Amino acid sequence: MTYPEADALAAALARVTGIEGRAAAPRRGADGAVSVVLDVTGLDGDRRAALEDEMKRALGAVPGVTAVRVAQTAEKTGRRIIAVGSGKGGVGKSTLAANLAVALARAGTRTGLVDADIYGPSQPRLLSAEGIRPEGRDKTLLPVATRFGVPMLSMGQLVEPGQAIAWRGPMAGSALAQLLDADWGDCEVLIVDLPPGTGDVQLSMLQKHRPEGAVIVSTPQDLALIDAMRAIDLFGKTGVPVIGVVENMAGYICPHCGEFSDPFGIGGAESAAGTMGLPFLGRVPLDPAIRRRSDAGDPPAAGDEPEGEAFALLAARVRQWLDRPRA
Ligand SMILES: Nc1ncnc2c1ncn2[C@@H]1O[C@H](COP(=O)(O)OP(=O)(O)OP(=O)(O)O)[C@@H](O)[C@H]1O
Repeated sequence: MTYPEADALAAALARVTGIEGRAAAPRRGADGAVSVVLDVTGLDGDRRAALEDEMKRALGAVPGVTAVRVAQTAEKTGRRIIAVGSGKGGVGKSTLAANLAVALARAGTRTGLVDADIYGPSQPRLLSAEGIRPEGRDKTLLPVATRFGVPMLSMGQLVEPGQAIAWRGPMAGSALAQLLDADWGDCEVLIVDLPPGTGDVQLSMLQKHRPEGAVIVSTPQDLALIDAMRAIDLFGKTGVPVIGVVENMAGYICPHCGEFSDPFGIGGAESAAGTMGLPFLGRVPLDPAIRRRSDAGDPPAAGDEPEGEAFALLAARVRQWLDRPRA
């Protein structure tokens, strides 16, 4: 039996495209099996798999090699999690989260989206990815690609469509951990669409996954603002900095006559943010085009129409916050 030559293995490995600096010298076992550690930091799932296949083929062709084992390792990249929360449901938190992710990606930040809203996961619909099940590799989920450049995973993809999600705390927590610990490849930022409210799921998410910051969404009316303050309080107690408050459904421009009205009032969230010493990140008008496009899985932030502008501004403010000088 020929024992594989170290030089022949090194030469075979060196011919694999893109391997430079990623593989240590292969180790040879007495039975001719060869094992090698591959550093996959910064590579997406497809590239990792392709590199592993090429290595197996190249090393497997060296005389004396009976088997090739590749162990992938990756540096834990400090992926930056931004939570999008609201004190109550229906204020447009999911719409904001989806469009913020798309606008960030459009402006050049590699961004992924996690739909943690167990009570009403809506991101697959918002990003036109309904019915697509994420695949798994070695117990790790692979996010679903969307046509807006934002990979996504949703609680809604872990259960049959239409099946009510009535998970209790610990189950919801472990499902959420699976989404956050998925193979996010080279994503720098993860936007997490939290369930509305301030219950156990939100609390344990904040404690366990420690988002770097949070965006709070509120409509302008008093009741929504009171709930938003509770959410802000929760972030404060868990030590998650609030990046700022967004006022959604602020003012309505009639698509027929152009007249401006403000069914929920306007400016409430801005003044509440001011009272609490929090930044105000901007205002998104109540615009039928936003609802229509959201329902159709065509996020306004992906286009150049006026209804996308507010999201581009919001993304620029969040990017500014991410780029702030840090101690
Ligand atoms: N600025 C807006 N203009 C018009 N419609 C909007 C706007 N923001 C959100 N909507 C619509 O309001 C509805 C609720 O929005 P969304 O699902 O994003 O709220 P939510 O706060 O995530 O609710 P929940 O947490 O209960 O799922 C959707 O039909 C959405 O299209």
